[in-house]
Amino acid sequence: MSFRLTYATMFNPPEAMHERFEAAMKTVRAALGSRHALFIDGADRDASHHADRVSPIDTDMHLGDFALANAFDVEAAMAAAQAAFPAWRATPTTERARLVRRIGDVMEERVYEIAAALTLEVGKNRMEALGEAQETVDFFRHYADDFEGAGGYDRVLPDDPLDGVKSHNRSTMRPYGVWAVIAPFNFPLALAGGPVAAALVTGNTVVVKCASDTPWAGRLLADCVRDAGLPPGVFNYLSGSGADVGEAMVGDRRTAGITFTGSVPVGMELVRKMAGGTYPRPCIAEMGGKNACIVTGSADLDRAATGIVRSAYGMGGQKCSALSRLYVDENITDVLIEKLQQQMAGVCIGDPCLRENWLGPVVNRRAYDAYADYVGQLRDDGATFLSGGRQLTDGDLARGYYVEPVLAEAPVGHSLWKHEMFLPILMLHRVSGRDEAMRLANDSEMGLTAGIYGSNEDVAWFHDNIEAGVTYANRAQGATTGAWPGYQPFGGWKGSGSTGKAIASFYYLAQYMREQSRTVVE
Ligand SMILES: NC(=O)c1ccc[n+]([C@@H]2O[C@H](COP(=O)([O-])OP(=O)(O)OC[C@H]3O[C@@H](n4cnc5c(N)ncnc54)[C@H](O)[C@@H]3O)[C@@H](O)[C@H]2O)c1
Ligand SMILES: N[C@@H](CCC=O)C(=O)O
Repeated sequence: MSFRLTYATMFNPPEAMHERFEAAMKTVRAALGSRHALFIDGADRDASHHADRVSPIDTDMHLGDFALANAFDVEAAMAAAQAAFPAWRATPTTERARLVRRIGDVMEERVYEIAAALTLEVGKNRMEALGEAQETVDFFRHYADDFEGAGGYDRVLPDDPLDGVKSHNRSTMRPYGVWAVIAPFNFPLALAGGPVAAALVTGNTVVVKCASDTPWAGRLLADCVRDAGLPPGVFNYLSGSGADVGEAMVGDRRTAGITFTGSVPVGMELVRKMAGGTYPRPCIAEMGGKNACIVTGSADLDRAATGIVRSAYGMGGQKCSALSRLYVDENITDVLIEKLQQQMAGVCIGDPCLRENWLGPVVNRRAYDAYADYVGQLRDDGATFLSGGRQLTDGDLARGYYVEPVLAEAPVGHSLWKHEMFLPILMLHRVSGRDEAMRLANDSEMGLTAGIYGSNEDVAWFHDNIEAGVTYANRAQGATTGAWPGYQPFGGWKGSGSTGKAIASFYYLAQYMREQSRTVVE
């Protein structure tokens, strides 16, 4: 069976993937330091200001100078997207799907180089980076297939039951117009590329903005779109801060809809803004997580320990799906802790460009400082540190943002049980039984992912009761992480998502269109 990369399979890739990644890393590093423009109306556009970006792996590593959009650039992008909309909407479904697939094909040709850039820009390890690049390719293909598979969402309905009059009916889904995509730093390619693919294939034109920490990923996406040959204005790329560029995009009257992926406070603000105004505009907000895992007395503890370590600490806990709350049956807690400590002792932390390092740095100085702050709060408030807690500053690590993964047994009333830290900090609590575990797991304003290790009966009970959009049972590949398009639809409940429809689900694309009922009498 040939190898297919997903977040579930990435732990044991073929040797050739390592070799190709290493070759690509050399090429990418040799070109560091370039200047990167915005991409508007089919052309590069330089900006009046640039951000000099460095890598979180080593802050002496200059990645490049990235254009920062200003109000004129936002205006130009919006105008281009608006002008391109009528022709793009009128482009036949098969042609739009072909071009969207073509973006995926171009990206796949560059997967290794893009992954190398993601490693340098975000600090994720090579398999996480390759996974993200390939996942983005899959989004383009998945949504093109989905849209065509649904017949372009155009359906004939029965004629009206009239004698002597032919009255034909149909339902058709129409794109909204200019769709804004606002992406987070942690999956800067996939969570820009996925919504872009969905918006484009359904006939919207796009203005996309990546997070301030990750403009490179956005520019690499723009390069793929440009080289796939989309008409000018159909896709436009901006970079800059949320306050400057993001707010201008949301506030622009031409923005017909938004896909935002990021934190709960920002997402909730955008949901409110989009619902305000003279009429409501659609806002797909994919927001944060405070994801729990329950381990019952019947769990396979080796499998649990593997899945917990992968999900709590993979990518430094900087996944919306990361595990941050662990509720363990008190009868097996000590054994599980021992197994977790053994696994954590084997985690290699360091430069994620190197194959042996599984855990790279956190994304920036703010996250690095927040780590020390959270560790201090936990210590001050009586948590027991079972592992980790230090910022790492030995040798080369001093030039990056490296921290130890934390496992802390914390008092159940501690405020951090309810706060998304977005760092490799896992809080543990011993429970007297699974009902207490479920009560605590659901005691959250967020409901993105959740996991369980236990018997078949425990799993059925878990599915009946857990308030989360993405669930995993008895999974060594990740207790709460690792969804892949086409395998696991991905979306949150409660404060984790505004729509109740998951990314890459059967119901996703319909959100990018509005229904028009058409009755035509002969
Ligand atoms: N549910 C999901 O699928 C999912 C996936 C990945 C990340 N996330 C969440 O994203 C967060 C981490 O990413 P982040 O730190 O980049 O999030 P963030 O909310 O700080 O920023 C996300 C994006 O919004 C922009 N932004 C910020 N303020 C804005 C404003 N006022 N108006 C318009 N745009 C604005 C930012 O520039 C960035 O591009 C975590 O909370 C994580 O859980 C969720
Ligand atoms: N798709 C990723 C999470 C993306 C959010 O950060 C996962 O399922 O682990």
